[in-house]
Amino acid sequence: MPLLEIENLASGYGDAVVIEDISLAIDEQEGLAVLGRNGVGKTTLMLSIMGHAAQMSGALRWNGTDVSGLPAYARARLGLGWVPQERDIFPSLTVEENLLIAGRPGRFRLADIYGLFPRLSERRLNMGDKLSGGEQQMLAIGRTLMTNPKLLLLDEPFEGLAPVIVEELERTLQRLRRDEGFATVIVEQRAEDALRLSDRAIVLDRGRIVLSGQSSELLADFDRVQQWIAV
Ligand SMILES: Nc1ncnc2c1ncn2[C@@H]1O[C@H](COP(=O)(O)OP(=O)(O)OP(=O)(O)O)[C@@H](O)[C@H]1O
Repeated sequence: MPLLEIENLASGYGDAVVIEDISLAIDEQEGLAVLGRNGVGKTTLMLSIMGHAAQMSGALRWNGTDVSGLPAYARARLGLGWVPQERDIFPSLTVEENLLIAGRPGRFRLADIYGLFPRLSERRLNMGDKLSGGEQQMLAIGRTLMTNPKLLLLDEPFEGLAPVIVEELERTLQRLRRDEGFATVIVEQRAEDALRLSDRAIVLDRGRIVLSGQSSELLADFDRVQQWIAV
């Protein structure tokens, strides 16, 4: 049974339908990349999974149980971990307070996050608004890991970051999947990076899946991806 299964999902905001007829499944420990141009509905798909968008039809199952009716906090408690594009760090709390406030029992505790991101340990007494973009992203990921999720959903984690930081984050995300067994969904504009980090990928256009396959195959035939994502 897949960890997360989406069947014929339609969702959006108010009366506006953004996502139309999307079906997909994510297994435990699997990595999925969600690709597509600006505004095609990638973030809306993530928000629908997390319970922050309006679901008009279809089913959303977590370990076989339909969670369509559950509010966002209840989905988070089940093991859905969301790292938003805006990072949503509390500016007037320290790095450590930002991490501790999210903590829930499980494998990942403060020391584990500092082990994963030594830079956060060095900055642990810094206020949330006194961090570089890369440090903010590490904190956003670390804070979500403190909730001990089974599935990690990341919305454009590399946006605006220097290449050396992107490489560091990529290594960490790979470690989380290979060594810690997290399932991950990564929304990225940097399609090649996302394909390298995932097992499978879907490409969205106007709220629908227009291409899907194994990431290695899509990387080998990148022109097919490019035709949907080139601006
Ligand atoms: N809160 C909202 N209320 C109404 N419409 C919204 C809202 N958020 C997004 N939209 C609309 O939904 C559509 C899809 O947006 P979405 O952010 O999901 O796309 P995206 O593929 O993630 O793009 P980006 O790469 O720019 O984040 C767009 O037309 C957008 O204007």
